[in-house]
Amino acid sequence: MKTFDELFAELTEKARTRPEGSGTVRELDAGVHAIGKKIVEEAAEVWMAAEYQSDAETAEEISQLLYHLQVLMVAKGLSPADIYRHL
Ligand SMILES: N=c1c2ncn([C@@H]3O[C@H](COP(=O)(O)OP(=O)(O)OP(=O)(O)O)[C@@H](O)[C@H]3O)c2ncn1[C@@H]1O[C@H](COP(=O)(O)O)[C@@H](O)[C@H]1O
Repeated sequence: MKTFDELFAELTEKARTRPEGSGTVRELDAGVHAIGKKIVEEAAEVWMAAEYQSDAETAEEISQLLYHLQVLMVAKGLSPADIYRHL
């Protein structure tokens, strides 16, 4: 289990060190357009889970959406603080 900030630090490190087999590195290399499509897909899965699946499944889909949003943040050079200032 990890927090939003801990995951973000991990993804930032993956982007810096580019370890073999990292899905994050693969997704970053695919670019903002591909990451954006993944976000839209995951957002739809969150919606469908919330309407038709269990709370546990919905929580899992939300975690995946947060992951892909973080990959986009890394791709764009945005930090959590850049987001938090709008909350
Ligand atoms: N939290 C996540 C995470 N959530 C979601 N995903 C990705 O999002 C996909 C989930 O999408 P779906 O369920 O729709 O599965 P899918 O459609 O079969 O996936 P694809 O075929 O589109 O890849 C997974 O296959 C992962 O690729 C994640 N990938 C990685 N992490 C964490 O990110 C960190 C870095 O991971 P790596 O870069 O892979 O080392 C680790 O701590 C991981 O636990």
